[in-house]
Amino acid sequence: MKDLRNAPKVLLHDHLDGGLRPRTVVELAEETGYEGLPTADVDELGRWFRAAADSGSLVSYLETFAHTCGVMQTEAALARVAAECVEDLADDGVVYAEVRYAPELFVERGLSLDAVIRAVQEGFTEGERRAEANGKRIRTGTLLCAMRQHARALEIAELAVRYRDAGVVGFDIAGPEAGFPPTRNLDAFEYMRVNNAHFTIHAGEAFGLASIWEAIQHCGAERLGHGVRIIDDIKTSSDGEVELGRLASYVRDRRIPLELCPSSNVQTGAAPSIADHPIGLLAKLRFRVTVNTDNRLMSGCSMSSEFAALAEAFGFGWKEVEWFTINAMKSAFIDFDQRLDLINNVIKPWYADLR
Ligand SMILES: O=c1[nH]cnc2c1ncn2[C@H]1C[C@H](O)[C@@H](CO)O1
Ligand SMILES: [Zn+2]
Repeated sequence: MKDLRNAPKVLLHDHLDGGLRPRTVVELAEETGYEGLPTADVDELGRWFRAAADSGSLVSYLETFAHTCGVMQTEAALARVAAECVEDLADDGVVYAEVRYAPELFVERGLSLDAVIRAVQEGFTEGERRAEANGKRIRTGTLLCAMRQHARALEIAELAVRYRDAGVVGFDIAGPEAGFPPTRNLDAFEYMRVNNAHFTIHAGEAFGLASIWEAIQHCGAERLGHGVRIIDDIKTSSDGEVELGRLASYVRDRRIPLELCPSSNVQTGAAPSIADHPIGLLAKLRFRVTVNTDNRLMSGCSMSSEFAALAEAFGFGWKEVEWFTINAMKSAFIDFDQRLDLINNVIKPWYADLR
């Protein structure tokens, strides 16, 4: 699978504040006067993020975001990070990406939420333009996150709807899972639903089935951010027979997309290793599985590197890469005709040419 970087890929779960280039973190710290970085050496900083995030706990993993958010408190910084994000994804062969971030984390120096959103959108547009100049076509959609530990979800959901014609395609809640069940934000999810707007929920990562069940049955999540712990509702007996519990069946029957992020799951302790990641079984059972990066800086990964690692662990080939890619495109929050266009005119022809 030498050509993985050129293969068209679709990414649904990638955090803007988890994907900065280490060099950009150092340069923005210098420019904006952020003094908290553990080191100003670019290579060392890249290693520091990966090691610090490799903690086995979601809460410690999340602590590393203080530094990325710390250097993203101006409009220029936000626009730069957003443009580079799109450039890097396009360079890795991503043709459609939904990139998420929490606007409320970027108001420490007085920016309004609206200014944050406008600066990021400007950056995404600039990134698409640079990619095109470089011969790469990529489309980006934005997901606005609310942080579970704050109480601003309704306000953020309102912004997601207000900016729906300016590039925002959906809403999410992120942050620590244990102690912050998704039902705390029911008003925000209801607001999204009555406005016919889309949302996903981080669930089933640091916490188990109860969180997934609430996200789907009480909140109405269309997709699950991670959702990897759905494996706890699947029993494999010693003779290899597999039995799905009612929640796992529901998730599979309703084709609820799982935004799986293998490297991130290993770092936060949600999976023991890539080789033992539930993605192998979930794919075999034909759940609507998608492959994602989560945080490219903290995991030192890309879509290509995630696919390469999965190919090695599970023997996946081009057939599976195409299947994951079409699964993701089907599950995107853009209009049906646009999803179909990318599937039929970009993704399928490329993989068909391989055969
Ligand atoms: O894997 C994750 N689970 C929960 N929250 C996360 C994860 N990765 C990043 N975040 C948080 C940290 C970021 O500051 C926030 C918005 O992108 O989302
Ligand atoms: Zn995430």
